[in-house]
Amino acid sequence: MNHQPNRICAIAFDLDGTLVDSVPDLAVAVQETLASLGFDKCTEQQVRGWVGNGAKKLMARALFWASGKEADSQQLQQVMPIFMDNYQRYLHQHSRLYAGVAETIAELHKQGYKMAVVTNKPYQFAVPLIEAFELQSYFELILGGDTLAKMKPDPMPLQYLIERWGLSEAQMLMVGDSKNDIIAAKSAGIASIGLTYGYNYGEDIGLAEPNAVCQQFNQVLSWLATEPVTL
Ligand SMILES: O=C(O)COP(=O)(O)O
Repeated sequence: MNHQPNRICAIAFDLDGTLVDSVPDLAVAVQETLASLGFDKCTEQQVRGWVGNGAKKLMARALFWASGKEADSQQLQQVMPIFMDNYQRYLHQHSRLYAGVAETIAELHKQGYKMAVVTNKPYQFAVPLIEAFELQSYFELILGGDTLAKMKPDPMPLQYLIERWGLSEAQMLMVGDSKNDIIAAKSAGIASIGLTYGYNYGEDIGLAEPNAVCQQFNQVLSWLATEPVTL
């Protein structure tokens, strides 16, 4: 690929809700964790609305729903190892790639884009999940929610990529389903595409004002093909 200073040549992809529908397994892990603590089980639909800010926040939201109280850090410290164990067991039993993801990632790789996954999921789960779908060879880097000091919506993971790859902001694109992805992209000064089929807390991703809203993953290809040049 010809790396022009004002053309996108690198893409950061969100994982949960963008590449993989991971909620079915996250939901079972949350349900089993709540049950083991003597709480009622939540629904998969509820978990869909709680995903987005990492594993700890997910369990904090589940505990708040179950107990009616904010979990303190001591309670979370006790609960997180149980959740992590449960999720480790289910990680990719019911999770699936969204339509068009495998083909589109392969095509973007063929076209020469540098690609990374920037997720708020703990790194220890992100890597085996990506490997389970045989996508690891396409990504030069996988940044988990615990890889750097801050996670999305902070721009830190995107700024890290820009610096590590020696790019300008105009050369990088973020593709995600959540306002956390779009806010991180805007704060890093890069373009973003918002996907409508993921988990954005039940909100319309268009409200976060990405550069483009796509209903299907493969539309990323056509957006890039007609991408406006930023000067
Ligand atoms: O695990 C989460 O909370 C969200 O992960 P994501 O950043 O890949 O959407």
